[in-house]
Amino acid sequence: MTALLELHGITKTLKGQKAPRTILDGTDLTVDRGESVAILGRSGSGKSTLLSLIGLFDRPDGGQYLLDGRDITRLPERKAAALRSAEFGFVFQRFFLLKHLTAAQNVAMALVNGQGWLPRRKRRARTLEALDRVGIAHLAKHRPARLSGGEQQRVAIARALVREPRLLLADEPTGALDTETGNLVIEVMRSATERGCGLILVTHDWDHANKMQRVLRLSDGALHPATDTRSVASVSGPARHRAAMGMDRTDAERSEVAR
Ligand SMILES: Nc1ncnc2c1ncn2[C@@H]1O[C@H](COP(=O)(O)OP(=O)(O)OP(=O)(O)O)[C@@H](O)[C@H]1O
Repeated sequence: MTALLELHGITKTLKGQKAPRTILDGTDLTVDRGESVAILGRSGSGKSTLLSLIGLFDRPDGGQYLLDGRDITRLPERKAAALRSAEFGFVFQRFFLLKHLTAAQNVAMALVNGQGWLPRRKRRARTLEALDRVGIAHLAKHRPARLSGGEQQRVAIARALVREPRLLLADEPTGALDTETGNLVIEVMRSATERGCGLILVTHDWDHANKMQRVLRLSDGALHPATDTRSVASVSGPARHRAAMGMDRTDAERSEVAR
């Protein structure tokens, strides 16, 4: 079966302050339907650049990008915009909610923009379903100012999921949240994969990365299987349990699944 997403030998050079800098240098990545992948990497390694190429906000200089087997490497902007709104959901560190709209109205905006016409009743039903899926249907009428950071991020996730995207792209979605709220947000995104949505999570947090099916590290412009090198004592939650049970994946095991 064709993979949901395939990147082959992606290259990207950005203008540096002094000289051009190659950020991506032959990056390969395959993501299947319903698969979750974490991408770690030091600050400036190019994680956001990679996500913006995957989300079609930018184009690679070289390599090939296939979505569901279709070559979209050089898609013109108008077609890219249509594909972006139909197939991708985006979640960022900042929530980007419109403060004068309620939670439900913020989510419904995603159905108004570029979705084609939907009768109001259907729009409302899908909005409430999306809010329900992230556990905050009861807050539908609240404006962002009355919501906690975690609740606002869940509204943003509901907005990203309401169109049933094939791929959810999350760039440091827990960066502004405390640990417990961050865990909840990761769990909400992970559960979207149970409905077949692929998930790419850019994070600095190993605990969150460990909740994904595969963990990769971006370094020197390419993705490599990553191993949690923290000691068992310093690891918390499910990762600690896995490590304690000797269940942590080794580099060799990860290589096998990293493709
Ligand atoms: N539009 C741009 N023009 C030139 N250089 C850029 C541009 N955007 C990013 N860069 C540079 O490219 C490199 C990669 O940036 P990017 O934001 O992708 O890294 P990152 O891994 O996401 O970092 P962080 O973890 O700090 O968010 C950085 O050195 C950054 O300064």
